[in-house]
Amino acid sequence: MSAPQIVVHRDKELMAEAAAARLITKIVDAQAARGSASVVLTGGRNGNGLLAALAGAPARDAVDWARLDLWWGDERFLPEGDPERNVTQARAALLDAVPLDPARVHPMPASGGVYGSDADAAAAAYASSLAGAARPEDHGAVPVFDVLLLGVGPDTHVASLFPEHPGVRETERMVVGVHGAPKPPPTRVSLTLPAIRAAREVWLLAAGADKASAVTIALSGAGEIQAPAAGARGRARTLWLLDRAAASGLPAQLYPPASA
Ligand SMILES: O=C1O[C@H](COP(=O)(O)O)[C@@H](O)[C@H](O)[C@H]1O
Repeated sequence: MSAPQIVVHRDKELMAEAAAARLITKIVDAQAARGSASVVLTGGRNGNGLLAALAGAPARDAVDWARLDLWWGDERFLPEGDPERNVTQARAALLDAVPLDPARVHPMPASGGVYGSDADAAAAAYASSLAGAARPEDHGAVPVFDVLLLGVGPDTHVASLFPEHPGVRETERMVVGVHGAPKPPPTRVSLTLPAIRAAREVWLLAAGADKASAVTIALSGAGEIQAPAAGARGRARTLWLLDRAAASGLPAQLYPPASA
């Protein structure tokens, strides 16, 4: 697993624009190298901010949207179309505006319908979809995602893995149902740390003063059970994309002054 690298931007708008530009480059490079690209999306303010910046970036036309697989790191287990679902928000921010192949868009299941209120069954179904998409060369139960995006909550949660909760302790399953989450809604579906660590690159996004303590804790040697963000690492790269407010508790020697 890779060691964290930190990039600090002046504010959250610049952070979102820079992250969007970086993501476009990464998708284009992956499509050139492997024929297609795969990205895992996150919910939350910073994840949606990145998608909105991507929607507004002229360079978005460089992406071959039909050769992009989209997965989700977590979902609020709510009915299809609920405005609080991460996929609903991602569609509004970007997905409805670009020519994706619908067969390559893989939202996590909603509540109701086939799964009713059974988030564990929904998680197992998503794990099967991931396993089905893994190529032989991926050597695992999930594809080697090109980029996996994660928002960081003020309590250091990533995806729907909360401090000291059962989901963050999971070592076998790739996807779990989350019950009694401290942030509403209480029932969720989430990738686990083993699934997150299968990604080639993991990018953690945090902007705003309310994230400063979480960022400081996660980057100061905390354990992943107490601070799930500390356990989110990519195989080749772990990138923390911050704004100055979120980075305000970090010793400046942790990141290059040029990035501030
Ligand atoms: O509920 C969630 O929260 C986190 C963080 O969101 P933020 O608004 O504090 O940035 C998000 O990453 C996760 O996907 C989402 O379900």
